[in-house]
Amino acid sequence: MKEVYEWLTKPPKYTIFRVNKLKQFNCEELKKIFITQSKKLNINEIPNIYFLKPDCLIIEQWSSDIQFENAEKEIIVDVSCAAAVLRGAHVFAPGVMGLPANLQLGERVDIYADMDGQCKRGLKVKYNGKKMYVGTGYLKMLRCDLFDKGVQPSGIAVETLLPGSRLPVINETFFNKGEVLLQNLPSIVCGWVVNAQPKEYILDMCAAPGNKTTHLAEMSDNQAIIIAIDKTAQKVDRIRENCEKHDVTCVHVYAFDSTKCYYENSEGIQNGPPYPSNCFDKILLDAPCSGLGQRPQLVNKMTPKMLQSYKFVQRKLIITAAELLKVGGVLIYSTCTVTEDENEGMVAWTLDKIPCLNLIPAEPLLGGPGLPNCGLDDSQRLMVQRFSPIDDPLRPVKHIYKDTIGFFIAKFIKVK
Ligand SMILES: C[S@@+](CC[C@H](N)C(=O)[O-])C[C@H]1O[C@@H](n2cnc3c(N)ncnc32)[C@H](O)[C@@H]1O
Repeated sequence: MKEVYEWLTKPPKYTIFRVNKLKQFNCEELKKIFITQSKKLNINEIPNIYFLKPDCLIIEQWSSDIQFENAEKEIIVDVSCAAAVLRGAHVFAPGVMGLPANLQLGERVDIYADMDGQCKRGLKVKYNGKKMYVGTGYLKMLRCDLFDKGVQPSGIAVETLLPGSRLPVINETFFNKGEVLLQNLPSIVCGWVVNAQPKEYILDMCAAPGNKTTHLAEMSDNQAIIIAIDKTAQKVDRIRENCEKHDVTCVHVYAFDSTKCYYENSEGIQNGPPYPSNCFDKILLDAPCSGLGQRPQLVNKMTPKMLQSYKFVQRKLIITAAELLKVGGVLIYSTCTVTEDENEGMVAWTLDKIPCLNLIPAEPLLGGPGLPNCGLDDSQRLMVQRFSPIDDPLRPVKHIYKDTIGFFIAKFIKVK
């Protein structure tokens, strides 16, 4: 387990974009961006870029040869901002905790994470609490605009030049609208497991902000009939925005509690949820979970009580999914967490309590097998995918699928 904890505190070594096949994407433009950045970094090469599959673009780190002098001034940011910087983001104003009084616009600064959460917002002097270097950048916002306006500041406070992880600073704003999406590799694999096809009726039960929904729509050439549901109304607006951005029109979006999505006397798919039984060819249940697979996790505030709470809603969602699937239809269950309870434990519970669902291989099988001694035998462990750094002799895993966030995917078929 120590290996997993250490892995969780570090960012993955790759930046990954999902490429929208409904739009045009030109890799040469990306190379030009990196050539410009390489000049600023005083280095003659650019990061390796390659397609893992047509919809999955991998970008590696800058070479370890970059020589970098520390800046003299430092800025302190909260841990979630620091985690984003380590993955190649700029510092956004709400994340800034402290910076020296005399810093000028454009000055070079080293970015440090406030590891104990003890730095007071607006600190002017050097921070002496526990801190960790996460990158270097240029100041884009003055102290007075960050702390003295009486309102929550917004926008880029520090333009990151180089994160401590040496991942490139690249994001969707460098590209045309909807061309690419920054997405973790296992989330893309989850889309490949669903393998949405034209004319299929697909339910995405927990869809916001719609990152997987748009993938399913794109892979079906915008020709599946996708119902995307999320419980939270504001989040549902994000699904609509995302679909619009990606030129996706085959998605019907609803704010609804998916645990209540089954009602035998409802009229069918046309009128929105709830739905009667045997409606869907495929269901994606990307479940609400403890999220403990996120990387890097610099601190974690999850309590044991919170940790215990997720399995109950996950069970209710699986029971509902089993009703809504057509016989022969498939359920893809996924989480972005590492706990046994929410992953292998949930599969074992499903096989025990819901006899109409059988476990089948979640192909393409790119992540590792499920954990042993968690209720699954070896043949069942081999049917699921657990994204983790641990080598398991049951199934070797390529490095790129081990240096991801922690994630889990299982697939069931409805047999009666
Ligand atoms: C892991 S996130 C989904 C991420 C999404 N699939 C994507 O790839 O963009 C889980 C989502 O489940 C939603 N959720 C939680 N309980 C729900 C329920 N009972 N019914 C519908 N959605 C729910 C949350 O609001 C959250 O947006």
